[in-house]
Amino acid sequence: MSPEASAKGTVPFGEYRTWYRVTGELGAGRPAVVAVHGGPGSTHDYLLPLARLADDGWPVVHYDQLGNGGSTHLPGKGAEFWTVELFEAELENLVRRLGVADDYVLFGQSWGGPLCARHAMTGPPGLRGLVVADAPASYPLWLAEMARLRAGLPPEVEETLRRHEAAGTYDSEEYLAAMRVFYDRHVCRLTPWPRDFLSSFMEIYNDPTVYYAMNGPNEFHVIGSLKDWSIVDDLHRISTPTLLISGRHDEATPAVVQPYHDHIPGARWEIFEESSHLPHLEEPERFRQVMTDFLKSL
Ligand SMILES: N=C(O)[C@@H]1CCCN1
Repeated sequence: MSPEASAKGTVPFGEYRTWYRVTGELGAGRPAVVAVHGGPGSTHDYLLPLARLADDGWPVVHYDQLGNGGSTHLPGKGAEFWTVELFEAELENLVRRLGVADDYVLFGQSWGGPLCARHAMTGPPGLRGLVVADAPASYPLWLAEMARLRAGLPPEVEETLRRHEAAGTYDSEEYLAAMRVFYDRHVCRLTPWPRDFLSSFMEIYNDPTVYYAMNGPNEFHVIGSLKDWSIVDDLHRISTPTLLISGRHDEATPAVVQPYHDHIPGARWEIFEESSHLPHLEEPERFRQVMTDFLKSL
């Protein structure tokens, strides 16, 4: 069980609200670890185990990005509204309004990784460290790797995926069953799926506005507005101490993560041999050790 929150609430973000929770005590001498979830259009729930870092002395902030969870939902907004810049502005607003902008660490998982990397590129003086976990730096490269991983699926599964993607029948039971084969290999190898992951997984489809607009119907059929997006050419601008995390069986394959290691000076990389996309859930004790070692090094 994750530790109880010490505070929950929302901060204004323009005319909208961003929901957050704090575990531990902000401003007590150690930088706040700000957990930035993926999707986009997911929620904080699957990252809740990071709250255990508060037991080790680092306060942790979780939040739901605009469009889902406890933050303002905007189902009527189109793809042109859901931009990378919007979520960059939301993150900057959150750290400022919570009073942690002068002393924080970012933990970005999946889409949260390039979002945090873009934030770090601006050189915020209070950013002490950056963790990029299970994250793409280039969506074209992500899609190339998705094609390779899909080619490794049983032929009948791949054929089912292709048939329903051609028809656009993403909500068919047959497609969802075939999708699950990929997810059980490359998203979460735990059986049953942990409650925290199930919470975020269901929230994505309870309000798919952001996920569908920017990503697409699932992790491997990325047809949303991010499909051509890449930050590889700008990674060299990051001077923040950086830790990369990924799973050996991760949909964020070593090839997907490699540009971060190639272009961020001094970036360290930990690969979790028994994990896929969720090392913090799949190998929690090793994850906690790797994270606390990194935080202590800052
Ligand atoms: N869940 C996520 O954030 C991933 C990142 C690339 C495709 N979806």
